Amino acid sequence: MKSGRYIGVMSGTSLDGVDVVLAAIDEHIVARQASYCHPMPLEIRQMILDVCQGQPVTLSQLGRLDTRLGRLFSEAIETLMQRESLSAEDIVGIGCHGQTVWHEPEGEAPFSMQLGDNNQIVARTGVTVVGDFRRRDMAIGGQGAPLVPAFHRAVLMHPLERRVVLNIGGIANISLLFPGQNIRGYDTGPGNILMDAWIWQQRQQRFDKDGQWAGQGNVVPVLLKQMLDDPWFALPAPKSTGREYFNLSWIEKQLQRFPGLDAGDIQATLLELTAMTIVRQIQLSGHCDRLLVCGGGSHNRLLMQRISALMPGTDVGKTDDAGISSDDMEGLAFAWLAFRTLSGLPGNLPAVTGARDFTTLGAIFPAYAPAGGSAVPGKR
Ligand SMILES: Nc1ncnc2c1ncn2[C@@H]1O[C@H](COP(=O)(O)OP(=O)(O)OP(=O)(O)O)[C@@H](O)[C@H]1O
Ligand SMILES: CC(=O)N[C@H]1[C@@H]2OC[C@@H](O2)[C@@H](O)[C@@H]1O[C@H](C)C(=O)O
Repeated sequence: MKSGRYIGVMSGTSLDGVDVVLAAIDEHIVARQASYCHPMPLEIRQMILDVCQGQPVTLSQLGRLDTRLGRLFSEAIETLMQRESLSAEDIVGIGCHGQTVWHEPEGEAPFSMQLGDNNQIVARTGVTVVGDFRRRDMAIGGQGAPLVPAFHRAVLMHPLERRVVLNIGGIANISLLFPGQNIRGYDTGPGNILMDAWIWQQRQQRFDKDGQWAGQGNVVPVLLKQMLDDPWFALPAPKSTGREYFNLSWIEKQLQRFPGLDAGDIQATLLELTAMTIVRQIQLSGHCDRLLVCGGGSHNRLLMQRISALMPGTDVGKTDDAGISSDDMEGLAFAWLAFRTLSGLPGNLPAVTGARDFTTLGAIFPAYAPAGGSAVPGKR
């Protein structure tokens, strides 16, 4: 086993920042030691938005973004390492998810594309990096997502309680942790992504803090019904999605039949849609004793209230209540997945992704470590 300290790096669909987490990991324990959220510069955020919603894109654009993101992730990692007074020798490996710019798990040639050149990270930090986590699972018939349910099982499974872990990032995904059953998990659709897109377009705010704007509006039932009828929601699992499907154009298409609606009422409707699509999917699987929520959406007070109200009989709270920081969950998961890969252990769950088998995940970018020398050229 490659036990020791790992760093996990996650930049998700919300494009709000790069989450970096330090954890001590062995076969039995994942102990979070520190974390840091590195700001996402507006220019890079725009470069991502310019390529990830179906626009025509040049290879030069993609290549430059790959390098810029590799540098950005390196800066984020270096900041955490400096804050914690860590050198390359203290870290066994870095698990870097990369920035998803396109996810197409179905069709004749399925793929998932994450950018952020891992060579940049090894060269800058001198630490072995594991990246490109999704495509091995896809190569054996899986969706390549979600990957966190395996981690949720490892750290949050309970012998008696029927638990569901819900991540509300840009996209929302659930892990069904039911004793005596195969773990299942899949994306339920929009997390914060539609609410973020709408408030950005209407008010130039990055997100609707605590759902305050949505709380001032009224849900529009006919619009809600039409949105709920989107065929994606009725697809059977395994399923995964992203910004290429749920985005501002999706909202604009929904609004075509309803011109002149109040913008605040639309935000209220998007929040209700998010809560309902999450809850409906959980309820499809029978009773849930405890819902543990993580991701940025767990801070949205109104969204949490709506989810709770739609699930009478379920104890709804954050994963923090069960010992895992809701803000660090995904970073921890990729640190843990790097540990699995470097230890030669599988990282996927076929019952979740639909892959034909278990497999180790990712590509390893090994640190240059000359005998008796430094892993970072130029450093002693
Ligand atoms: N106080 C708050 N009120 C409302 N929304 C919030 C609050 N705090 C965070 N958020 C939401 O959380 C989002 C960030 O969530 P998170 O960091 O989990 O996303 P991500 O990692 O990009 O997602 P993904 O799981 O899709 O990869 C913000 O864009 C915002 O919408
Ligand atoms: C393709 C991709 O990047 N998917 C993300 C996204 O963000 C949430 C949801 O959609 C989930 O499927 C996944 O991320 C987490 C980390 C996962 O793989 O479990």
